[in-house]
Amino acid sequence: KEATGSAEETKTKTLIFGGTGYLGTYIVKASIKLRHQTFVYARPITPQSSPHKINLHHEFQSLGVTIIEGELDEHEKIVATLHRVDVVISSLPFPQVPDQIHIIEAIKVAGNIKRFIPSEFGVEEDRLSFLPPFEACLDKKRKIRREVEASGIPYTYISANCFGAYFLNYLLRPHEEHEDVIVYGSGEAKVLFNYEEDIAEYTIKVANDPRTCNKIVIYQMPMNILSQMELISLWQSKTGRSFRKIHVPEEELVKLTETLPFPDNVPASILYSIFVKGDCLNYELREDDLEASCLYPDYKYTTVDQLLDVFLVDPPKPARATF
Ligand SMILES: CCOC(=O)[C@H]1C[C@@H]1c1ccc(O)c(OC)c1
Repeated sequence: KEATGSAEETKTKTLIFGGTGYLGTYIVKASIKLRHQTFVYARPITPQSSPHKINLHHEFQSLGVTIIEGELDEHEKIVATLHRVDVVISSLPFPQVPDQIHIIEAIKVAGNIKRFIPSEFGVEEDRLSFLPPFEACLDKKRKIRREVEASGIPYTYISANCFGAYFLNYLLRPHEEHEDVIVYGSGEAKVLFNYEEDIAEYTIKVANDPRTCNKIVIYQMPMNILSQMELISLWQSKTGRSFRKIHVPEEELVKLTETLPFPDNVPASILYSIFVKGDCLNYELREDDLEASCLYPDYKYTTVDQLLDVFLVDPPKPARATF
């Protein structure tokens, strides 16, 4: 798809909900890097707050981030915060996805927000169907999309596919001593592993780009498409090691989704979607869909091969999503 129009985004005041979370931290740093005045709405720090959250607040403040402490149901506080900014990005995790209704209500009252990006960043949930546990999680995101459309708020939905560092840690486990790697299904289905720093930087660009208003933007970087087997052989050649591959049959993943209680059955349904069905690439881009690397052809994203080189020397800390 040809990029058209100006890729230069204007410098706006950007507010991030979920800014102290896994992807949110990358988004806050990308917003600062792209020199936007950056605000974070975050839960109040208390003596029970984790050292990680406390350190993050201090780090953000040292970077010049304005932190507003509050809960998601503090309507007046959110409206007052919205009057200080132009663009709102949410990267709240699955358990808080329904709470985004408070953000939508506040945006409607405030009336000044130029773009809202709800918390998505995964598979394109309006184009595909999934095993029930994943379906239930994605239904929460679909409901927010419909609320956003009904509200008339200018929006952009982002399908960022697989978080690269997250899944390289999940599959290759560089922090552990091990001789084997788990392969879900045959390992041949194509997957899209996009480095979190690129997902974050593209998201700041997208949030400020008139071409992406009321559109879906898919992050489908061509160099980041590979199967589990291709990823493992790349990793073997880089490490000089050879791993025993233990295949988890797809039938076993399906059985886990049917026998484990919610939310323990969600990961298996996601693994099935991504690694067995290949859902990251299981649909054609439509005429009015936009793809990130086409929108910003001059932006050099980190390829999986380059990310593996980073993993060789300093693998990022592993993380685990909540559902
Ligand atoms: C295997 C366990 O999966 C996860 O931990 C969550 C983070 C994965 C995820 C969650 C939601 C998604 O839409 C998605 O699309 C690729 C990926």
